[in-house]
Amino acid sequence: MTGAAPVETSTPVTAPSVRSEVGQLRTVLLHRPGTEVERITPSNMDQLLFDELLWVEHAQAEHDAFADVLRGLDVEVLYVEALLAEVVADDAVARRVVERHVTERDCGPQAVGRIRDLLLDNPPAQLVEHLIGGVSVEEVGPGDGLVTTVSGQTQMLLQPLPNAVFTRDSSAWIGEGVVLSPMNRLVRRRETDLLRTVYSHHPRFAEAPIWFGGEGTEWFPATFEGGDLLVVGERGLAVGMSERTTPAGVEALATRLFEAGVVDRVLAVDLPKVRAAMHLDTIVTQVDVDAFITYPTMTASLRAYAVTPRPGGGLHVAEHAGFLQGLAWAAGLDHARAIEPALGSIRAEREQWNDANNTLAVRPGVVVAYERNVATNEILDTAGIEVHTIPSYELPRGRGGPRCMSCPVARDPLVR
Ligand SMILES: NC(=O)NCCC[C@H](N)C(=O)O
Repeated sequence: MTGAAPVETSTPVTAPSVRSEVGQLRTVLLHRPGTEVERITPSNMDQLLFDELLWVEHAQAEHDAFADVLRGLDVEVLYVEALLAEVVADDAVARRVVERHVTERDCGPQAVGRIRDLLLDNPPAQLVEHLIGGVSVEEVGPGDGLVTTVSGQTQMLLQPLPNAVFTRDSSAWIGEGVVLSPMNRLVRRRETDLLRTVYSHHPRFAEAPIWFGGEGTEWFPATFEGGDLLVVGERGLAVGMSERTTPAGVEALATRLFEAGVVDRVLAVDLPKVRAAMHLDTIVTQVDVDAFITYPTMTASLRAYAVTPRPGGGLHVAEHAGFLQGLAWAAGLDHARAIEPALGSIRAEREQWNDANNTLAVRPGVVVAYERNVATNEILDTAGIEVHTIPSYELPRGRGGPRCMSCPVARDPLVR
């Protein structure tokens, strides 16, 4: 087992509110990679959505550097695992979570009761480590039923969640509430339930509405993931329709948000259904009040649709004249700037694959980016964006950057 997360205070300092992509970030939710990443092997990495095996200690050091950069920019860093440990300190909550995650379908009806009890015997932090890191046959030992008898020692009875480091995707704060993502990929669906557990039980979030996903209803095949949601303006979102987020998922989300009066416009962007553009934030992120870093090879010809509430109920959908103009519309701006490399640049293609476009804005014109994406960072710098870089040998192997690895909970409102 790998070292536990650094302890963070969970005293509320700022009420949840995210009304932009670039307002001063006050509170962010991270997950420090741990045991779950040690359980990626050559045989399961494709299924677990990783392209390589990570050197875990180095991934942790890089992640700690990320958290340090954020703290240095006046951001409070929360860890999912710490909040979850506080929540499962309540025995009844712990039992319900374990019953949802450790099932007969994986463990068989013979062993499931014993395995649940074994997990529940752990102190909260270790229980959380198992919920995220998984449980192998070796850890529970033989003794009952076919599953624990015939399965190899390394067989997982509870699958690890190595993508938990990408806190962006399983939940997203929009306005003063949160949406829980109906994840497209089966191997990521437990992440959402863990976040649902945190938001439903942690006192820090007691006042915050859950706009979508609070009841845990199965939505598949209508799905959306947080990497496709950009809170570009106080009243507007841009949402990618990607390999992970479906048009039906966007409709379901927009309907809820309109009904709750959270936003009144959504730009739905039709993305290529490819891994390199798995979420909208892999090809475009906002870096200033009116500026976006984009990857023109993929963004130049995107079709985008304006989705608004139809008076009397339902949605109105109309194709928008251009992606960048659409972003401006959703953001409530007259005009938006694209900062971008040359169309078709090989260097830009390599850097986009390593999340050069996946920057995290900490305040207007100030972003965190991977240090390895030298050319893109130079383009940002030339455009007047202050870039804080973080080491990036190991973390990009999971195909996510600073924005993917962060879930903003509170940002200061923008002053216009
Ligand atoms: N917002 C993002 O683009 N998140 C990156 C997710 C990477 C993860 N390995 C996945 O395939 O889901």
